[in-house]
Amino acid sequence: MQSDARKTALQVLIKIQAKHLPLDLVIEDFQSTINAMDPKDRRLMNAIVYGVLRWRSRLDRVIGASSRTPIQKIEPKIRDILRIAIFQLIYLDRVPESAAIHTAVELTKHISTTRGAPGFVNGVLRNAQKSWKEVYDPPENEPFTARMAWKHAIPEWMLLRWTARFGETKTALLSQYVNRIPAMTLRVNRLRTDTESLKALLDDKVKEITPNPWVPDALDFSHPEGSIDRLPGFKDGFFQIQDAAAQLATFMLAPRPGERILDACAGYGGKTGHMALLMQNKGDITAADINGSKLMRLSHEMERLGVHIVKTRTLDLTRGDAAMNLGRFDRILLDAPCSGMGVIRRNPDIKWNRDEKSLEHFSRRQAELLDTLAGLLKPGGLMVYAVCSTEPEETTEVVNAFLERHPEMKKEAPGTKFPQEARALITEQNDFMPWQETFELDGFFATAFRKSGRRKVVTS
Ligand SMILES: C[S@@+](CC[C@H](N)C(=O)[O-])C[C@H]1O[C@@H](n2cnc3c(N)ncnc32)[C@H](O)[C@@H]1O
Repeated sequence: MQSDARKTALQVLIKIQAKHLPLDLVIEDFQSTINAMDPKDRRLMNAIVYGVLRWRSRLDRVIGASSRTPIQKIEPKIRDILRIAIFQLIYLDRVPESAAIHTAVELTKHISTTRGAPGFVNGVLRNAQKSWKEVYDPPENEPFTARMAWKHAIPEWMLLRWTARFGETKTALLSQYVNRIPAMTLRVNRLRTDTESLKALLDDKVKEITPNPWVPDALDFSHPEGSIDRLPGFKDGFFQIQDAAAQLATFMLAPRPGERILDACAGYGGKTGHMALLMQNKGDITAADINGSKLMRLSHEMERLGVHIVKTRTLDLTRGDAAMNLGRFDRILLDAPCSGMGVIRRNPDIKWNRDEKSLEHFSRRQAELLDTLAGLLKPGGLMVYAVCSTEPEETTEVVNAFLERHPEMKKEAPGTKFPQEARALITEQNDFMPWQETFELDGFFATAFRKSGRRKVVTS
């Protein structure tokens, strides 16, 4: 009998590769199976999926050295079985090597009709068991980019970009950071509770719960006991999970009680909940997204949080004609679709799902969205553009081209609501770019534009 953990991990990995889908969407498809697992199996499944995606090119190097069949010629499902087993051999001390190999062979019997496949898997894994150490680390004299690519399992094209921007020393540090399992950050829902009470409630259910150093009313923690939605206070809407960098984008918008706000590209509502909190649940938020099922989840999320000022609209915001029906807004947050190259530590699949062409695709879409939204902002209104990427095509270049096309928009420094602790993360150009200062936060970019006109919104 196969362990559910390995079987589900394999199904998730197969689906990511075969359908080119992002990890978070695929995990959602398997949510009911995952919820039914016992906590130990769930932890093992997570460790395998994230671990294989984090270290994929390194694991493939071991497969290449242990198999006579070139890796590209190995059936994709079998390649994933080999990756899962080698990941366990190298990283999971508590899994006996024999168990890792045995379960891989059993999984192969289960999913492959190719004759000889179980024997092939067994042979490759026996070789890998003996000799993985010979190929796992790069030689000292390997040139910088190739050495980082090998050691940290990062595509060379990404490393070349980072080296051009940050230099070799910082790129070496960043390469380590993107493979670290990040602590989680929660934002306290002050509509429902306060930071001290929530900390006391969670103290013995998570590890290392401490105030986040960059934003108020946020707590960092690790190792939750079970899944997040089973933590005390979750069902009562006492908190939302959100990295501090994402919280800072909403602080940049600084929505005020009573205003009319558009959360363009609202997704599941991570930032919508924060906006409502800053508005003390007074005013009017329109949460728009092209994906109606995300907005359904957003509505449930707002109910959980006790937020009642949000209405949702499913629409394609690159289509200016359709968007005009939304009316005009005091403030707009565009949390745009992007490469996600700043959040690889949470979504390691991004290492393998992107190329430089995808950056061009995203930057075109970002420009279209900005153009539509500029027309929906009231004169004197404020718009924040945010992406979880630091690549110039999606950040400074999009912004500079937008400013050229829209002389009515001017960049503006964050107002007084922006936390003091995080001011060091604002550049001279008034952009929020944490990676210029620290790799402890997600790689984010956010900037604010004020629209010219007499009906200036009161500055915060
Ligand atoms: C970065 S995610 C938003 C995350 C969300 N703001 C949060 O904090 O949880 C970008 C979102 O843009 C949406 N999107 C992509 N293209 C769009 C379009 N043309 N019009 C409207 N929404 C779009 C995607 O469905 C996705 O939910």
